[in-house]
Amino acid sequence: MASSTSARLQLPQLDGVEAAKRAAAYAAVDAHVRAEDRVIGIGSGSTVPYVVERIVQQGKAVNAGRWFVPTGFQSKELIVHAGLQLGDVDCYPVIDVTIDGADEVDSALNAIKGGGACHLREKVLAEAAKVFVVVADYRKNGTALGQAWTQGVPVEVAEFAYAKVMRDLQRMGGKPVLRMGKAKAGPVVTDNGNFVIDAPFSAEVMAQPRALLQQIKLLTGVLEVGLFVDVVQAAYFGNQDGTITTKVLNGKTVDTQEGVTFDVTQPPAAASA
Ligand SMILES: O=C[C@H](O)[C@H](O)[C@H](O)COP(=O)(O)O
Repeated sequence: MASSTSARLQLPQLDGVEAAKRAAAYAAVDAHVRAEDRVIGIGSGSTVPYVVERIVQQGKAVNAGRWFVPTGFQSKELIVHAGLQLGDVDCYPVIDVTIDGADEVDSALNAIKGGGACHLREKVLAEAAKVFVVVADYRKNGTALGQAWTQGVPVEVAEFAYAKVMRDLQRMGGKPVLRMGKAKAGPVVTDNGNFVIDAPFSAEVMAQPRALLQQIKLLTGVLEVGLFVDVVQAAYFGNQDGTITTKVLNGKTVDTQEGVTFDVTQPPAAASA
């Protein structure tokens, strides 16, 4: 993936999960953010800072002509603090590639997102992108949705509609909970001024994510559902042993490669562009 003859990067030593996140993010950037890409979506979550870090390593020359579109406050700050040019999806409704985090990814590349309440903007940037890639550590790499991520499907709702939507979700068999702030009295308010409901469903219901997505999306008051179905083209997971696992869409099937060696100290190939 990177040239072994280049000078090695001097990187901070990271342990465990953080090292896994960095490896996944670097590998995804190297594979999907090409020197010629001009509009790049930057997602949310704890792995995404390493995505931005790797993009910066591609060099000032290649980044000078690029626009970076954020999925929310966190990624906007990352873009600005990295000295990259901030764009928005209303200026760039077609994005070359978006890289984002995930809460859980199944073996068919369906994902749960929205643990950070950003899934409305994230889905817009995912669908606007020619290529949508997610990055995470090994804990998010699953076979079926709802097994590792048990707090439920994140549902962004208009504030005035939340009680009605909670009742709708209960009638569908869910156990909805209004997401509350951690250092704030009252509910979490999204970057769009809405509330978030977390709705766990049974394994049987979660096994049909497209049907569940369509059912929840039709509830009046729902802005977006954190089920990403048929939108992820590739997923990169950092493992505990320093390797990465990749799941890449190949036609209608998903090619999975485990134990892939990736050296984070090698500079990205696009750095010379
Ligand atoms: O709303 C937040 C996003 O979907 C995040 O990408 C997702 O929650 C993963 O975040 P983290 O890497 O912090 O677990």
